[in-house]
Amino acid sequence: MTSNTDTIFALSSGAGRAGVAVFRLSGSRAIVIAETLAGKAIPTRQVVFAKLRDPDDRREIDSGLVFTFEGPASFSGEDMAELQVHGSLAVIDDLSDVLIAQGARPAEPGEFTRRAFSNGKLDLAQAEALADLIDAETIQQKQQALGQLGGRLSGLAEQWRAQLLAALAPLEAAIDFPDEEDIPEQIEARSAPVIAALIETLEVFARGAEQGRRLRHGVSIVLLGPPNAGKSSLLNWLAGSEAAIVSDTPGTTRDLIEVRLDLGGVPVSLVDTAGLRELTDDEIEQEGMRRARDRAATADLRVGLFDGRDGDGSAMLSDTIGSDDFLVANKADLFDSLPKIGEQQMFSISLKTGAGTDLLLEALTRRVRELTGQADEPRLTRLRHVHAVNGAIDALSRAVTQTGEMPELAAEDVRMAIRQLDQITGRIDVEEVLGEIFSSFCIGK
Ligand SMILES: Nc1nc2c(ncn2[C@@H]2O[C@H](COP(=O)(O)OP(=O)(O)OP(=O)(O)O)[C@@H](O)[C@H]2O)c(=O)[nH]1
Ligand SMILES: [K+]
Ligand SMILES: [Mg+2]
Repeated sequence: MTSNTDTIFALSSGAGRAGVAVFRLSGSRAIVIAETLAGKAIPTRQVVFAKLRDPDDRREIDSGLVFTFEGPASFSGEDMAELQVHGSLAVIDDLSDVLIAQGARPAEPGEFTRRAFSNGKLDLAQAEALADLIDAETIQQKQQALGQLGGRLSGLAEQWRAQLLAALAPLEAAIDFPDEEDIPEQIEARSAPVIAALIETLEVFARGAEQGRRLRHGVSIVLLGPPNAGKSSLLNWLAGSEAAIVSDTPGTTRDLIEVRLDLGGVPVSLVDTAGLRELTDDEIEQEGMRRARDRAATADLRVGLFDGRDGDGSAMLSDTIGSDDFLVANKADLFDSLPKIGEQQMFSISLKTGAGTDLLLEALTRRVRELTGQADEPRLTRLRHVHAVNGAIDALSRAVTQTGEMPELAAEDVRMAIRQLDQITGRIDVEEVLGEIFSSFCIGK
């Protein structure tokens, strides 16, 4: 068990050779250690260039920049120091050894942020956002994380909390003064509408959470269609690389082939699948088709691709491709007019000549943005938030039916809803989720 008063350090700039390596220290000895190595006092929040020496034998470790931050005005809320040195493996090893010899210990994943949380520098939703920001691969993900880090979700949770406290006051008055005649009416007039309105708001946010979560994880798109439709060709074109084998042999692709794309700032996982056909004795191909259908069933979007000359090919997609999905006729270089298929919006492309591909890409990008919504709006981004909000909705739905007759029960349910919502910011004891959240951080944050 490690104590919170330990002085911790980490190579925050990440492992490996680089121009500059950034070490951070946090804890009661952070500044003392930095100043000992630098051989001089470092005023707080200033940067000083210094030769860093091993205090035991005065040997030079490296030269670099030293910063200090006196707590609580620091990221973690504790005394902190930062050492920027040359980013070679030898310097990193040498400095790490000296820091350990001086009594600092290597930080665990997320330990700086966990200390910041404990010291009230950021709440739990903001700590999660910091992890998301570090993991962000695309612009939209980054925007969502930055907003949440800036307090967008926390502000919302606090606003809901304030509304519930206001709704609680008349209920508590009814409990404290049960004999006052006009109190039940006051409650009906003052508490019930606030609670009912908040339930509606929370329901909107719970529904919208899917978009925020999708943006964090990435939108999943599955390519489906008969053999030789050009699915692997389409995957390769979208990925800009030869990720999948293309050939004129039907049944070329058997395994699921997944690539990561950035469509309009949204991360996308695009999956190529085995061609679907009715008749085959090949067990491997059958297994491939089963995997294709399974993955398609759980994807956010399906793109059905068929050879535009093949009317049956499109017909066989009708049970897997829904009205929100894409239907694409390929090989437009080989046909003049398309078979007419239902009301489905259809794209016509040629992966050979490139005709129609830009339109398809534009439409896909638009759809992916729809599926992930407004990254700059406050919203729920994790299942943890959704559970909290759903718990609050349940409690408030009970409360709203009891406000008049049983104010005690209603008040208890409102308090329960507040406790549920408090989990979002970590205002209430959430010890069991802390370990999980912070351990997903990288070392040095
Ligand atoms: N003329 C023409 N040929 C194409 C076009 N797109 C793909 N092809 C060819 O069609 C054949 C099949 O392409 P693939 O991408 O392997 O098709 P697939 O749907 O992945 O096939 P399976 O993996 O076997 O299901 C290859 O020979 C491609 O070069 C196109 O737009 N026009
Ligand atoms: K093929
Ligand atoms: Mg293929």
